[in-house]
Amino acid sequence: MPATVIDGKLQSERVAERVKTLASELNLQTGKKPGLAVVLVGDDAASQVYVGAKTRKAAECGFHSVQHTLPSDTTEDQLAELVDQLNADPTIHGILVQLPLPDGINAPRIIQSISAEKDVDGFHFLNVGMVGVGEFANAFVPCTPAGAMLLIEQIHGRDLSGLNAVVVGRSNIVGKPMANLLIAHNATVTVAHSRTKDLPGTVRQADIVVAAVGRPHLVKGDWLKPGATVIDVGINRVPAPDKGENKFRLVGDVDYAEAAQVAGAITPVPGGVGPMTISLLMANTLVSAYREAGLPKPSFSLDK
Ligand SMILES: NC(=O)C1=CN([C@@H]2O[C@H](COP(=O)(O)OP(=O)(O)OC[C@H]3O[C@@H](n4cnc5c(N)ncnc54)[C@H](OP(=O)(O)O)[C@@H]3O)[C@@H](O)[C@H]2O)C=CC1
Ligand SMILES: Nc1nc(=O)c2c([nH]1)NC[C@@H]1CN(c3ccc(C(=O)N[C@@H](CCC(=O)O)C(=O)O)cc3)C=[N+]21
Repeated sequence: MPATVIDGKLQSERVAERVKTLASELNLQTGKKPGLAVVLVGDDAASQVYVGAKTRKAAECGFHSVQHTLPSDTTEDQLAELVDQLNADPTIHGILVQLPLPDGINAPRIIQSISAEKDVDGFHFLNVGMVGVGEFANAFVPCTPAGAMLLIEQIHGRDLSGLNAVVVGRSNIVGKPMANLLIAHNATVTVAHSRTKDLPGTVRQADIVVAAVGRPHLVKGDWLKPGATVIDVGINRVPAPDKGENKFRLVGDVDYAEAAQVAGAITPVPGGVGPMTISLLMANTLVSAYREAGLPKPSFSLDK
């Protein structure tokens, strides 16, 4: 039986609807709007698309939404100054500095200079540490793993006791926080990466596979345990000559056509984890605004 397709676009719209409702309640109670500042440095084409999507979604959710677009020759000090200004701006509850930053800018320094209370990406060491020790009450969880968890929840519920999860990729922004969230939900977790000896054999143990590698179609159908849940985080642009000269299409890290014949459930690319990332960014910004207003933290579980 072909796999259930996990509709990330639909689920992301559900999250965004809830954000919108809660933003209007905040506005009624306090007269304030959640404020998101998105900072883009340089003219990377893919980054422009993502940043535009984030700024638009924030406006759709009824947020105060500002985008700062700086030229590629911006200095590190100029960028740090903008971050300081946003840290001090009471109308801003979330700051996102789009990565990658141009060469010559020390990205870790800039990211760590964002106030932890406004770090809606969840990249500040304070948030990373809270997620690492399972202290979620005041942590911003990185948007991509948080969105992936909500999709997993649609299939398995919130308690993953007894299930084996394999995360392929160990980056600080996806793989590692993903592993921490799966552990917090009681899964038995293996993290694989480029130095893993038997990747197909490792993936075959998994009831839940999360692929966050950046290699188009790396994970094959015959690597999967039949019935496994497959979460494809990868976003890869590959040439699509059938669409015309110099045309591209987006594909994931999983060979979707093969995997869909073996998996129990699978996320597509596009339309899977990507849209969830953007909605979870809105959710984090909303939570930040609620916190600043002294209101109880809203939750974002996707009950069916
Ligand atoms: N959907 C979304 O919202 C988002 C999607 N992405 C996408 O997710 C993917 C991963 O992103 P990110 O984590 O930032 O990437 P990184 O490049 O930071 O990390 C990639 C990881 O994959 C591992 N890896 C690379 N090649 C192999 C291989 N052949 N076999 C096994 N492991 C391998 C690397 O191992 P090692 O550590 O040993 O080098 C590394 O741990 C990308 O396609 C990116 O575009 C990213 C962020 C958000
Ligand atoms: N500070 C920072 N925070 C990030 O969260 C961050 C970042 N930098 N740099 C780049 C990555 C990548 N990322 C994506 C978000 C949404 C989609 C997304 O919506 N994808 C759509 C397709 C979009 C398209 O058509 O290109 C989909 O998968 O359906 C993809 C990728 C966030 N990132």
